[in-house]
Amino acid sequence: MNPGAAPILTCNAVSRHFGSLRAVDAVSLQVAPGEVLGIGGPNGAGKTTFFDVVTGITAPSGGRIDFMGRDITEAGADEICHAGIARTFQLNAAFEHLTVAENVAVAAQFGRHARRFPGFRLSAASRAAAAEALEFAGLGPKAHLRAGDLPVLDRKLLMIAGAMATEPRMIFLDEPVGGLNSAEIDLVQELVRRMQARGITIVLIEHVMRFLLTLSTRVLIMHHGQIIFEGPPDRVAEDETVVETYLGQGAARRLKRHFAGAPAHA
Ligand SMILES: Nc1ncnc2c1ncn2[C@@H]1O[C@H](COP(=O)(O)OP(=O)(O)OP(=O)(O)O)[C@@H](O)[C@H]1O
Repeated sequence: MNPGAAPILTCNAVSRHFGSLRAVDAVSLQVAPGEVLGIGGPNGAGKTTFFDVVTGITAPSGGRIDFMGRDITEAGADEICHAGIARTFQLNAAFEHLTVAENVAVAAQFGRHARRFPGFRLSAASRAAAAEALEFAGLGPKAHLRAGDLPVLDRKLLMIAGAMATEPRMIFLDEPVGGLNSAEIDLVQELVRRMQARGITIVLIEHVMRFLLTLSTRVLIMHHGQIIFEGPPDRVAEDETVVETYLGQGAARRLKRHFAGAPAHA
């Protein structure tokens, strides 16, 4: 990462209101190219809604979003994907009746470029991108299985493969290890490191603090739609507001031990 580089993403006073609820309340932040920005915070803090606004799933109520120097505030999800932002979802998002390979091929074909003749024929470039993404996520041997029949880990990997098939510059991962066991978490952690090594800028939401704090180069904690903490991972458990509103004393103690060199299991 080059800390002096122009931001790849800039959000300026971005809001999303649902009636009187300010799910995202004037969030301003910049993401530098190559960063892994981790976002934590209690349930209902507005993390997923923030992802939804940036990735064009839902329109912002206010504010402005720039990606690689382009204003994407009003852009739709397809345009934002074509511009180079991919994402995964907290809950399974796949065509249940298609195979793993078919799901990733759809992502490669429709996620990379706007199509003049949608569905006309899978291009050689899309086939290559899909094959590479399957290989990246380690799903090659499961390519023929139906998405709906996959266990939890493979469903998460399928979303990652689909996102990678769009050949993104930036990827948003929404709870990529929620519901996974320790070995599975390590596997996804390794994948995220490989994404970062490819120069992809990463923003991830996660409640599993070991994962969040190990991977992130910078951490944001949200609460009631606002950023209540921003700083390096080893400072999160030191912040009194974060401990009170989110971590609790027990988790904070474990995390402090972790950063002092002992295992955390938080
Ligand atoms: N479509 C919607 N209509 C109305 N309220 C919504 C909608 N989507 C989200 N909300 C509300 O906005 C708030 C923020 O929700 P959001 O899912 O963004 O939180 P979160 O931080 O991602 O939580 P979690 O960690 O549980 O996933 C919550 O109060 C939620 O109920």
